[in-house]
Amino acid sequence: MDVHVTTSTVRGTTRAPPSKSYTHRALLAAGYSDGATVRSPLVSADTKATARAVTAFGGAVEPEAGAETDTDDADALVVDGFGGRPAVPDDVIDCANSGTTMRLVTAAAALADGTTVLTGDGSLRSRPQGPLLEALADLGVRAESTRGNGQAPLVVSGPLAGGEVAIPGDVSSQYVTALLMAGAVTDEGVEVDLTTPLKSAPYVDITLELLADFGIEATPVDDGGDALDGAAGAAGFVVDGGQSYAPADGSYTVPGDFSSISYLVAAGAVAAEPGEPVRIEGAVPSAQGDSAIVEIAERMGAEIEWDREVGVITVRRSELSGVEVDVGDTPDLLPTIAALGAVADGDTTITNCEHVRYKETDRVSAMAEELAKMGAETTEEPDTLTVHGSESDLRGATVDGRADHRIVMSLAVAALVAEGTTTIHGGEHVDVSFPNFFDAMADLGMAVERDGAGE
Ligand SMILES: O=C(O)C1=C[C@@H](OP(=O)(O)O)[C@@H](O)[C@H](O)C1
Ligand SMILES: C=C(OP(=O)(O)O)C(=O)O
Repeated sequence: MDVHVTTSTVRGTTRAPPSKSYTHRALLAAGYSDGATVRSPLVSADTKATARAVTAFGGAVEPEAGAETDTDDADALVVDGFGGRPAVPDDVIDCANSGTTMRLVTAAAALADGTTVLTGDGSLRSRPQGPLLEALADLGVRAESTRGNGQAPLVVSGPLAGGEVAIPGDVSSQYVTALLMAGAVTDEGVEVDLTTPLKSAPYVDITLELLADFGIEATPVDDGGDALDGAAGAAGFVVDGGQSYAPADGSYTVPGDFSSISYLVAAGAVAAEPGEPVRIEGAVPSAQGDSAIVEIAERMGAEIEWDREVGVITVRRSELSGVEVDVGDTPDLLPTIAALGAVADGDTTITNCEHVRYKETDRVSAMAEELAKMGAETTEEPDTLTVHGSESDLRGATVDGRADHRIVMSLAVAALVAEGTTTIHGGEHVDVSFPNFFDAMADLGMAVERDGAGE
């Protein structure tokens, strides 16, 4: 679907969608339990893939009785769990476009007493799974890539008993999340030793927070084996086996998504109607590293307030200046920051971003090349992206969203201030994390037209 965005201003109140990361984990944790209700879930293409996997393992995911009957718009999902022992699936598990699903479900599949096959779309079949496969193989499980290239399709045959394993921390934190979530229901528990420092560490903090809410204890440790408060700087992680997943009152409520909030913040910072704010509800603090978007926008000069008690962010438009941002902890913010940098004065330098190349697409190249089509000057190095805001004169162009939700949404933000109309290919991919993104933006005032049946 092509989306056409014409220069426009935004104002008014909108609500953040629920967190994709928490929803994935909550659905799978509920699957590991004897059953639990997940309230305010994100219902999107990616989280539906995790729900499918829970079902394939012998669980069930249904909208709460009396609530919406359509899982596309559920207030709560009732998960019937498989009680820590996934059944061998009847069919291949299709993880679609979702890296989180593939990594978390690969480790879950290792618990089953039999063989599971996992696949995904073309993007997911090109992303790295090798370190997780090797870790599971080291733990005694058959875990292979059918093409022998460390990429899906994957074949996993359990059962996994647990043990100690080494894994790199700089490819994907999702490997650690996967091993901890599965490790809690093994017989022996799992100890994960990092061979390289952990990137995307806040995502492991999200995991630890959610595990605690489901009654599971997992601990980050330093190189002496002493417990740490969080995942940052950890040398490894320990989770005892034989634990049972069970949230305190039988249910778990998903907080708002700060990666999604980043587009709303950026839209307000570059295109709010003079004197008028954009208000974002549902911005309650959690372990999400991507809440750093508030501090980053502020550093760039945005007029922004975050009432953490009420969970509301208010942002007004102001002149922005380039800044340097290390995205080691916050890879998903790179496209948003690049779009902000294209509007700001001076250089915006995004460092520590090599791992952002392993996402739905190589997002470093994608933003460098697509913003350039809109008139931005960009310099791409292996681990750094610089957007030369002062040299950039944004104008409408035809750009490719690279079948990547975050590229589409970030280009749409830049299009708000580009002169004329920007056509973005692949607008439908927002359904991965923020299905009503263009409706929400249109409500705020974005001039947007969508091609294609039913859109
Ligand atoms: O665990 C998660 O929910 C995620 C972890 C991050 O991936 P990496 O750990 O692969 O960097 C992030 O980019 C992804 O969008 C979601
Ligand atoms: C990289 C992302 O997700 P995943 O790894 O689950 O595909 C994302 O949402 O930006």
